[in-house]
Amino acid sequence: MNRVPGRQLCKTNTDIRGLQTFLDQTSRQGVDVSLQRVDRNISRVFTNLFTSMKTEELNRYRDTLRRAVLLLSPHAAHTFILQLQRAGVYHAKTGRGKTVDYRISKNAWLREQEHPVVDKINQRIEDITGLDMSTAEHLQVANYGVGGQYEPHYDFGREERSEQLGRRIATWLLYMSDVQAGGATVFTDVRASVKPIKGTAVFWYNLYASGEGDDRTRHAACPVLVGSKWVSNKWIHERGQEFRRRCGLRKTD
Ligand SMILES: O=C(O)CCC(=O)C(=O)O
Ligand SMILES: [Fe+2]
Repeated sequence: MNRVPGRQLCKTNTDIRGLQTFLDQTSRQGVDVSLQRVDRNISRVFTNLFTSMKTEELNRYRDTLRRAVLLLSPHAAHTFILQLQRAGVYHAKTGRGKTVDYRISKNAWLREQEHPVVDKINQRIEDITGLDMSTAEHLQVANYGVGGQYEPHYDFGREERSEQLGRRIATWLLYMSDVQAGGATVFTDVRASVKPIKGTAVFWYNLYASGEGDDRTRHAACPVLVGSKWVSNKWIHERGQEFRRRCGLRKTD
């Protein structure tokens, strides 16, 4: 494994052109935009963003990674994010975790009961993804300082360790801050780089509909060069999604 995640990709800063404009537009519209409209807008953004990409590349990208636009108006997002950060910092102080050198960040897990905001975000994720949150992991808040990074990995986890809830079918990654330089999430196989924009999120399926792990979801967090990066993750599990995401017949369905 590389010591520096997706070295080449970390240097690129391309894939989010136009997104800020889209965010500005939706905020002007009052942001509680209907999902349908968000979807339509996202499609437009995708089309504009990736005119330079080959069609097959674009389809791969669309399948595995959907940039979803959150949630709240920038103002509400700001308040929400501050509350979440505070809660995260508080819990990080008491949290006892194992230190590993492939991931350099501070993190904390927040339960729904900890704060109404956590409950609200879970509900929003459910509304947007259509997936059942009752089997998902608690919300994880992570903070990377300068040099903080996460080496390339898959989120789906090992099959034999999946126990009753199944593996992590999907990931919701919410950017709770902008980052002055560095800190992009890079998808090394799809060759996509997502720059953190406060109040936006990426969502992708880690598993094919067959339940097989999708290797195209390999990703990493590039080192933060200037600033501080806050994210929160919601890992959604297989159980509970049986009627929400039907399984496929082929391995790669
Ligand atoms: O912080 C990021 O950009 C990615 C984090 C991540 O991949 C993870 O926590 O599993
Ligand atoms: Fe990850």
